[in-house]
Amino acid sequence: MSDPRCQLYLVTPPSLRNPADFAESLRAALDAGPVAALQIRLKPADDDTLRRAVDLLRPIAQDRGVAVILNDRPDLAQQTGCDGVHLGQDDMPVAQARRILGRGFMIGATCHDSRHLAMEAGEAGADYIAFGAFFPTSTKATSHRPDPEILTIWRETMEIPSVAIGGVTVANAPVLIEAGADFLAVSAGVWTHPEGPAAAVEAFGRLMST
Ligand SMILES: Cc1ncc(COP(=O)(O)OP(=O)(O)O)c(N)n1
Ligand SMILES: Cc1ncsc1CCOP(=O)(O)O
Repeated sequence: MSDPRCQLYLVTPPSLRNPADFAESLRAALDAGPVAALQIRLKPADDDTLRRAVDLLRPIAQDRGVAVILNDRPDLAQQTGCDGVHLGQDDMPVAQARRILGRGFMIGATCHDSRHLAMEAGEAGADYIAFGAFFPTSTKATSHRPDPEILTIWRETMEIPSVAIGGVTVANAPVLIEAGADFLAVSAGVWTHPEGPAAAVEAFGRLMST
């Protein structure tokens, strides 16, 4: 496959009513087109629930070459064989996580609409920074709404890849791709797509390869 200018980063729904059914949807989605990463983001979930979810979903993703990122929990991410962790501004600081996890572990950081936060995260050792929420979403209560231009400025001035998140759908993704996002992080836009997750991943794949 030619090097796509932007890649798909899937985020699980915030809770899994039926984990076995979700695992089936995940297989179908990952087999439908290129996906770079899967973030396991389950809120709220106790440690046992998180561990069971990682044990179920991680091999499905990793067997297909998809990196598995656990949200919020560097400790569990490392213990359960994930490839990385995503940290928010209220989670463990990136520099501390980097010291604990070492260089081989992927760390992503929420930076809302702030290039200042993104530069700080980069200096602290983040592998990617995430801007959002670009569009309204019911997946998470959000209070920041960056202009897509932040992705253009970031790409032109910084080397760390950017992830664009928040209400991203097949319909509104082109503006973020055009603006220069390296990854689009998508939850509802895939899992609740009217034609199903596999059709959504196929459609994102078409957008990202043209
Ligand atoms: C890729 C990506 N970007 C942003 C977030 C949001 O993380 P955070 O601010 O920690 O909020 P919660 O996800 O914990 O509600 C994310 N998870 N992933
Ligand atoms: C976790 C998160 N952080 C900012 S918006 C958001 C929700 C992403 O889910 P969706 O793609 O359904 O808007």
